[in-house]
Amino acid sequence: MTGLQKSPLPPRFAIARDQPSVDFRPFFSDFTLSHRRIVEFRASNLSMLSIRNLTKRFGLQTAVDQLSLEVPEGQIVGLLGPNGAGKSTTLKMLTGLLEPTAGTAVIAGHDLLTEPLVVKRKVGFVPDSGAVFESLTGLEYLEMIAALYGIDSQKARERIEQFLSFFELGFDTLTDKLLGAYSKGMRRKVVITAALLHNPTVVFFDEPLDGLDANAAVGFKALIQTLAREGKTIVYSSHILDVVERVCDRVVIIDKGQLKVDGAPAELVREHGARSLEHLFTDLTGGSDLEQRASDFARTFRG
Ligand SMILES: Nc1ncnc2c1ncn2[C@@H]1O[C@H](COP(=O)(O)OP(=O)(O)OP(=O)(O)O)[C@@H](O)[C@H]1O
Repeated sequence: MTGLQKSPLPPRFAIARDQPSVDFRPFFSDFTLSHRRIVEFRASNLSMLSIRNLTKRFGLQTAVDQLSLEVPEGQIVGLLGPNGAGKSTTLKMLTGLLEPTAGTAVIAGHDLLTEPLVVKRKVGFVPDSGAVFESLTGLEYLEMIAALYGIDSQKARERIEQFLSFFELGFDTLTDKLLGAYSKGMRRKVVITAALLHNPTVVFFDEPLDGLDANAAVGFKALIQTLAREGKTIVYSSHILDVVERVCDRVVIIDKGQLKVDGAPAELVREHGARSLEHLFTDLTGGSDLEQRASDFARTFRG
């Protein structure tokens, strides 16, 4: 029993991204997601991430409400929603940090509830908090993460150097300070590196661009597109709608824990007769009178 399911995704979710201009494949060439396995997934259109009625309640509040979603291998899905919609709670459940109240998910063929350790090996997570052990250097932190995943120390060092090269950082940036003294963007780069060290099959990003400078952000966007082309499945939660629109094959908007719409960004905008993804988002999530409210609020400052 693999738990793999045929994906019911319609053809409009077929991957149609521009090729990124930077080729990062050499960094991942030794990674173990076998080409044969990717071809098998593609040929059978199997779902790499299958979320089934996932629910989380905190006391009387339902933060995530029977969320169901099928995501095929190699797809980048943008997870959007207003503050408090349940995005982070969803990602925390899918990465084993929070126990669902009900429902489950099958990730790369493994059930989140019955095979939690296998699932943890298959997923990478960049949380929005960017929390790290502040009393370790970047290198100590990355080597600790590599050891937790059982990555051989020489292989771990090679991968760390590949990421340093990708982010155009010198090796001493990982050794000359404790993480508590890193800038926000530097810490983010270490957290992204840590999330990808064990070559996960499915990667969850919660506001990954937060703190990255413009160059690192451009490189990062190209990186996730390359990872998807190499067969990784990516869930990308963000409030930066224009980036989501450009990078993601598909967007899912949730509000109050419930799925509102799901589809390719351009098609959703067209189907709903919206001017842009941003307008669709505000229409769907109750922010359509924002401009009026802003002007009413600003008037309260008049003398
Ligand atoms: N540990 C917790 N205990 C109680 N309530 C929680 C807990 N974690 C999250 N919540 C609540 O669940 C709801 C969803 O929170 P969540 O952090 O998932 O939203 P989000 O969509 O990620 O929001 P944001 O965009 O602001 O980060 C919120 O009302 C939040 O207060």
